Amino acid sequence: MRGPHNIWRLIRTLATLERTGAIGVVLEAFRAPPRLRFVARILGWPFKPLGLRGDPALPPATRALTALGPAYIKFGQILSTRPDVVGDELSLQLKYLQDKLPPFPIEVAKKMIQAELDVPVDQVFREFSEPVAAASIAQVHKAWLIEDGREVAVKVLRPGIERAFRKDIDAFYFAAQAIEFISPSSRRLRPLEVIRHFEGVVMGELDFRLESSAAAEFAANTEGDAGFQVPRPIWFLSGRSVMTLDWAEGISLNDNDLIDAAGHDRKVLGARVLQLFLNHALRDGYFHADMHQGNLKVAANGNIIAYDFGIMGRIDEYTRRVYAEILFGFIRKDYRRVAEVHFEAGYVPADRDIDEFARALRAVGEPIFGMDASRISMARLLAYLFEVTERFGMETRTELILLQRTMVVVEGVARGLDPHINIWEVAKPIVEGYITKNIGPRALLRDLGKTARVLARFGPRLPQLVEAALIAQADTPKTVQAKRNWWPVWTGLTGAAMLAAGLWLGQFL
Ligand SMILES: Nc1ncnc2c1ncn2[C@@H]1O[C@H](COP(=O)(O)OP(=O)(O)OP(=O)(O)O)[C@@H](O)[C@H]1O
Repeated sequence: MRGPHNIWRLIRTLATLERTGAIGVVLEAFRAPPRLRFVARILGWPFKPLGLRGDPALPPATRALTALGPAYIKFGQILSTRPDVVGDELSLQLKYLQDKLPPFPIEVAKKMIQAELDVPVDQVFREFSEPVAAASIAQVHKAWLIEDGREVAVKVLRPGIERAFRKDIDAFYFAAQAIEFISPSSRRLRPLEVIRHFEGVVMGELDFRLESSAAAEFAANTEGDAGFQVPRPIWFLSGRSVMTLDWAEGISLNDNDLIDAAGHDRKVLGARVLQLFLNHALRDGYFHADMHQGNLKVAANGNIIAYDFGIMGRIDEYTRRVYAEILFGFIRKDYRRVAEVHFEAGYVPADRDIDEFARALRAVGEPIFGMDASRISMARLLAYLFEVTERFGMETRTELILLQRTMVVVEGVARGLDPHINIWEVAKPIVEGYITKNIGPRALLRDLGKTARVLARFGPRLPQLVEAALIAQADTPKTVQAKRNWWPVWTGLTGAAMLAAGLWLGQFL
């Protein structure tokens, strides 16, 4: 990891930041300590007279990262979703990050495909187009299968990208270590951890098998969603560096004029984008976490199509239920209940004052609900909520931050389509529908039914299990034994009671 090449890379980066005018924004965003600012400016300064680099139309941070190359662009994209780390100003500048890069030649793409699939391109594809899109990691071609004439999209990884990323990531680690060395107080920014997070996300994106399986899982989950479509991967033509999907054509969701001209109702589309996202997050616990306009299109039949499954979010069932109750509490402005749910779930330590917490939650909810209906934002509500819960001792959870960040983006897409959308009204039926299905008497019955089925599997073995537990404890020292005496008896009795209750209740399901 160490070595002169990394020192040189670090200096080159600082020089580019200096020449693009981004250095100030970056140091400010990370609230860099004075010593670090000093060293960074000294190292980059000699390059300043070389003049401005990059496209002057772009904001400085965007300009800098675009000039530095793919790994930096990706790093910027990921950081743009973490204003909790980089602050709002830099996060906003990074949003403009364009990753449209020059395509690589079609012949290179064909060679990569042959190497990956072990079959010449002409033997599987009847036609193979010039690239239709080129981004930082891959480019996409349109093709037709010889087998059945089907139209497909073939996504091919940029050649050598893995090695290039590896080198840049090594340099990032080096920089993170250097930062910690120069200024120990910068450890609170956890630079090494940020790089590790980045490495995990990016290395995952460089393996298309992961993206293919994400696409397949997402497509299966959303099969019944009206007005939504996910291109399915074609496994026998996909691998680590190549991904083949059903072709899905549409108008990009950022082109309102074209959408209008095609006769689509933008109000309907806006509401649908939001409801789809909420359903994926709540119902499936698996959501597209990069739902910006560039990754969404509307098909001729009005279906919304999603692309690019490199970043997906997952939320377990328990957390989903807790958050549905929290949102529901907010909907009814029952702040005391919202506070209780946090305590019941063990999210907020039990020694905190529940009334004070409820008052803090009221201060989160009231200003938001007091707004003009068309300005209410669930994303903002969640952001404020996380601030308060953190103050009350709840640990930050990355999957919830990802959810909140995606919600910001999804609300932006929905508002872009329908500037007057009432986010809360559109979201309400989805949250309420989930609550009725998953919390309350019917859900309790279903859960008990499930428990009973699990326990029933142990039914015939229950006597042996109890006996084994009793024998095992014969070897245990006396003091521990006293404590454990109740355990097998309790397990057996509870198990039997739940089994009976579950079986009885199960008949009503
Ligand atoms: N199945 C498909 N059918 C038709 N077009 C597709 C398909 N998949 C991708 N494309 C086109 O290629 C573009 C880029 O695809 P995708 O977003 O998956 O690539 P990417 O390299 O991850 O890009 P980025 O990182 O910029 O989002 C899409 O916006 C879309 O226009």
